[in-house]
Amino acid sequence: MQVEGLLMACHYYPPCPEPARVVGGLEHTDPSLFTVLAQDGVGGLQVRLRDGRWADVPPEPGALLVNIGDVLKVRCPVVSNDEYESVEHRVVIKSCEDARVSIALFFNPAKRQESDLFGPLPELLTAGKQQRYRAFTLTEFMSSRREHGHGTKSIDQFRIAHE
Ligand SMILES: O=C(O)CCC(=O)C(=O)O
Ligand SMILES: [Fe+2]
Repeated sequence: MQVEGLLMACHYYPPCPEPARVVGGLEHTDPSLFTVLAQDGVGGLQVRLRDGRWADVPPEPGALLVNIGDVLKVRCPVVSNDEYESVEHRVVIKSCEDARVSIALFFNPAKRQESDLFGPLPELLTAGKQQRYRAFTLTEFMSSRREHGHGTKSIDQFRIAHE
């Protein structure tokens, strides 16, 4: 389903007799502004910590998870000054018996013309805050993801090198 930038993805992860030998969902960051995720009680979602280790995100009944996506990280220098990140996440299979279901709602920019540029919002680039990313179009961003993968490397292509 896609409605002006809103995209819903429903995931079904079948149970597996040998969970340790399969991948549920490969590691990636979301290309959205932000994502709202509902997961059932089976578990399996993991996020990568700053030290590189993977940590479980245990399901909380009734809770929705909000993930910062790559576009918001770039757009708002307030939250991208290495304080908040578009976190890398993946799904591992936890159960031999239970299938897992999750629903992700991606809030994407609706504007996708070549004239629509996504860079740090000028009003948020306050004094002393360096611009970390150059502006890009969504076409550029998505082709960078195809070329460099769905991890953090694709957004790094737009990073401005500061001495
Ligand atoms: O199934 C999940 O919990 C995660 C799904 C996900 O990361 C995604 O759709 O981008
Ligand atoms: Fe994701």
